[in-house]
Amino acid sequence: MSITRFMTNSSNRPLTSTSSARISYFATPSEFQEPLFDSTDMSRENIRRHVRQERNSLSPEEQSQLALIASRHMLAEIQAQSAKHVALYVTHDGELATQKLIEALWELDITLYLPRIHPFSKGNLLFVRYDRDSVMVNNQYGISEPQLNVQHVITVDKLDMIITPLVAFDEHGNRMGMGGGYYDRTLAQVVDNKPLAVGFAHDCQQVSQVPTDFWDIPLPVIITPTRRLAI
Ligand SMILES: Nc1nc2c(c(=O)[nH]1)N(C=O)[C@@H](CNc1ccc(C(=O)N[C@@H](CCC(=O)O)C(=O)O)cc1)CN2
Ligand SMILES: Nc1ncnc2c1ncn2[C@@H]1O[C@H](COP(=O)(O)OP(=O)(O)OP(=O)(O)O)[C@@H](O)[C@H]1O
Repeated sequence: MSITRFMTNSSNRPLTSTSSARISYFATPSEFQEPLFDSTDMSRENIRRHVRQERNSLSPEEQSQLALIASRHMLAEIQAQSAKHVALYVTHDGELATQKLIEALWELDITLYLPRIHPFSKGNLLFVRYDRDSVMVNNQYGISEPQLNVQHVITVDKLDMIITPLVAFDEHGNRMGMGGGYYDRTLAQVVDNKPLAVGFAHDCQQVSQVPTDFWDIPLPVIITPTRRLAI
């Protein structure tokens, strides 16, 4: 494995150095975290509960600062991929916040989509265009989603990138979500990284090992406030 480190200066602008990458570090040394807690032998449910508690214990100031740093890295990723149709999520339950990223992407005329729980097909998502004037409604989990308009639905194969929420991840790109299997079913439709699935998460969501099942599809890229992990 080779590593590229992106060190940041005091204004958090990434300064690139060194070689070819599987993991890129964005942080100043003081910001490096112990990346893992040892999840070996923990059940999926215990890992989920533990990580959800961890990310919810960040203060609002920490949340917004980390989201700003991570959004800069995600923006760079979107631009590097020349992605024009991007699905992301509206922050829920202590997830790495996307609001600033959303504003920046609208400014750049990148077309955004949000997941919507499918009205009939259980466990599946629809991706619906999200504009400044979209009419929003809460789903059964209290997450805001655009009102269904069939003309605004995009099929997964037409997306360039899916920024994927997650609860826990490991260094192999394995992810665990909120438990509905919604993104597992979505990622099952990806062919040759089209669309590119990019996880977006706090560093404290990394665990030593996510227990996997046959339906779990690893993420090729995960971006945190301090790292870009490429599998
Ligand atoms: N921001 C965001 N949007 C998303 C997801 C996500 O993980 N994050 N999803 C990713 O799949 C889908 C929604 N999946 C979800 C599944 C469970 C819960 C949840 O809060 N479950 C409660 C129990 C709720 C109940 O039983 O009614 C819980 O676990 O406490 C939330 C979202 C689509 N939208
Ligand atoms: N591709 C798939 N096809 C059919 N069923 C699936 C598929 N992926 C997952 N499931 C079902 O969904 C259930 C929940 O899966 P899991 O606990 O891995 O969800 P999750 O990754 O935590 O949630 P999410 O993907 O919504 O963030 C599993 O019990 C499994 O039966």
